[in-house]
Amino acid sequence: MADLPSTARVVIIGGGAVGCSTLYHLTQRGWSDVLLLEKSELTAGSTWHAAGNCPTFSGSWTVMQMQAYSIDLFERLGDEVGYPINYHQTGAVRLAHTKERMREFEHVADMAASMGRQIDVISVDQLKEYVPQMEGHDLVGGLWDARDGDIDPSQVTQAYAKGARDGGAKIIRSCPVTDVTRDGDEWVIHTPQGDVRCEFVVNAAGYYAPDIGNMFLKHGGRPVPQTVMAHQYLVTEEIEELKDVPTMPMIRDPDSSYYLRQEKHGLLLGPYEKGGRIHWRTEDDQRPDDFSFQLFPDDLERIESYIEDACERVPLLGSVGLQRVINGPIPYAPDGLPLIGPMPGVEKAFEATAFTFGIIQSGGAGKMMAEWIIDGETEWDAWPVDPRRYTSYTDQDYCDAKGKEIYDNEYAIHFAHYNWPEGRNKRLSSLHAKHEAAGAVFGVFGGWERPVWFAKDGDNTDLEAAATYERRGPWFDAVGRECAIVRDECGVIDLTGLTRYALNGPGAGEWLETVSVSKLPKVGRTRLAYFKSKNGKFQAEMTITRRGEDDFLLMTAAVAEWKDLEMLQAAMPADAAFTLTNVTEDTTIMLVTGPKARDVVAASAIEADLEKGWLTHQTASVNGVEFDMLRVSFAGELGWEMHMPASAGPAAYDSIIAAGGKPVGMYALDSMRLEKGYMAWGHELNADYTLAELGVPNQGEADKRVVSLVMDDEGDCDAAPLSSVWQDGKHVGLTSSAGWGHRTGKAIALAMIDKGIEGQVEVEIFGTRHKATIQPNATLWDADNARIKA
Ligand SMILES: NCCCC(=O)O
Repeated sequence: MADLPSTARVVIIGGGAVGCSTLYHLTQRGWSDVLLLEKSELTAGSTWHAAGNCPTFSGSWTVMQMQAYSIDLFERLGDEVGYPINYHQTGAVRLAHTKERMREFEHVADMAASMGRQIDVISVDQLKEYVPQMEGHDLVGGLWDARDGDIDPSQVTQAYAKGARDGGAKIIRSCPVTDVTRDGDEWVIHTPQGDVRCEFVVNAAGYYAPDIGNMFLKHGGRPVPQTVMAHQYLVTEEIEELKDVPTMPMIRDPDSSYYLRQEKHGLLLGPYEKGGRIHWRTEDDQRPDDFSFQLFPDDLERIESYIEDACERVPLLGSVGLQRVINGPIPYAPDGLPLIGPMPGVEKAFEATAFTFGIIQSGGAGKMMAEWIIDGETEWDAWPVDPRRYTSYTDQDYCDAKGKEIYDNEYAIHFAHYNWPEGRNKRLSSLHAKHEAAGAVFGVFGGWERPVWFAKDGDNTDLEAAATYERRGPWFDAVGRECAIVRDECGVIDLTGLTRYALNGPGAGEWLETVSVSKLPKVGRTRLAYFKSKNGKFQAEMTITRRGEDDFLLMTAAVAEWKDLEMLQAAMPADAAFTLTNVTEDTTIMLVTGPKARDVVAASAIEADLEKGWLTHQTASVNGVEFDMLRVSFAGELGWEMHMPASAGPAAYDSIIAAGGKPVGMYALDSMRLEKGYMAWGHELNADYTLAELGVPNQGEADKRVVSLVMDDEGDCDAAPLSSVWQDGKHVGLTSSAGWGHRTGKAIALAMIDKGIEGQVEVEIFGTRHKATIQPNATLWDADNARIKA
């Protein structure tokens, strides 16, 4: 066995596919002083028993990039490192039972095309041609991915390991990590074989990642947000009819919730069953000390109905007996996407864990991890998989509830207006009970419950009614009513949970000026400011309010709470005389907006100077309690954002409602911000774009720009984010958000469009190109801001 080195630049903990890929990618970037520690053998844990399927398909642009990259890599990896890998590109079909499923396929195929990949939407007849073994009479259509297939999980892991070793990396097996301590600028990784000092450490320990994560609690870390689900697949005996014929392409039936593929001359069936089983959470189900190459007992009863369904689909499946059942542990993050990136709260420590599709994501994940470590940023927008997307509300109950929810719904369509029911009520505004009484339907924003619309008697609030891509879902008329309130009267929108940081003390302003690319506001004023990465990419947008010369309130999106805080903290000088504090909790934030807002606030319990102009700050008061009040409105109407201690919120709210304010939800706010052309976090504002592309002043020339589109051909559905935009048959851009503008009566989309493109374009919405016109001015409502300045 190799000797444990006493130092390494990077130590990776965990020798599964992702850990080994990270090691390989570091060596590919020229970092050879890198070490991987595996407590057992390579592939132990979840890698060795993975089904090894290789889809490109994903609803996430970033994840699709990762998976497509892995496919490119798998095609060459074996030859490149001289380690044969059993990789079969059999092609794969997905089956659609419904119109909405076909729309999902159309959209993902369009996303793939925009990425330069090909996935084809196909008819039932074509499905039958690709998979003659399959019954298809009940289907609506399907999808074909020629590059999908399967790979041997152990071999690909060994191939990464060989490539890494050839590049100078070291791998030490049977070497569990027992603790992690800090000595000056170094991490000290403790093992029974001795200590290793390193600069960077990566937790890639799969379902052991929480154990490793707990070793970082004393260094400012938090428990790793994941749970362990049992996933079963079964492999049949050999089937005569599969011999001497081309390999059957993989079948995924997302509506029936399983995958089915050929494995040698048998079939392999993997259902994601409702009632999925969480493991290692109860007294009578404790994780054994060593589960490295073990499985859970078979539990076929749980998946019986799925087996029957699959046997009807492919009768050959029922023609032979079972050869083996694999029931193994798979770690799940609450949204089913992996955790790849900086470990929250801990410097120079990273996470690459909670992979539910770990084999196909391993290539892309290794590349991203290497980039995080070496470059401090990634080529692809890393936010969808950033560990910091889960903040303080993410306790184990939440992880279990959400992990099970996502497992039970592994192939579900993620509709924009469908607010998933598990893991709710983690963070509540002081106004929550009042919203409930007023008929609120809630959505979640960084763990905070906020009303998205208010239902009246007769409105359909059934969750399943929101499972649609159609524009005119049950919320539509209510959103129209609420936009009319803001247009004509005074709406009250609960924005509690907007992230707030207090920055104050000598030198705060001077420092902030160096960190942001934007000019700071003068004292008593507020303005937007942008932050960029080393490569000029979007990093953050904050509303900065200057309460005093060196006294700032910084605000960012609810979900960005930890990420943006760490960005600022990382830039702070060690000897700073100023402080930066997260003051998000215990604050209630209301946007009171509409042409009657001044009269309403004047008649309420709020005491403030209502003549102060747009983009000003003042310290107002309510019932003797002082609070920050900003003259801003993301809805684009006269309005004030009020940030008050939570204890003062309910009485202030009651007085505003009594004075004529009316409750309005987030869907209405989103409709109105689209009409104003305001960019939103995670849509326009994402790290796939540079600040120059986002139109931030003084950031140089860009080849793209954000535009507002009005749909000349409205259709029944708004464009999903990342729908392609065309002109004269040429791909010219991608949408970032879309919706109905209730004040303007127009279907609107914001899109990132190639430079020089003007006039009429087409937007591909679920397979059909719809005419749209690029607007000369991104602001479609109150272009000169007369209303907001009123
Ligand atoms: N997590 C196993 C792969 C599932 C699928 O191929 O869809």
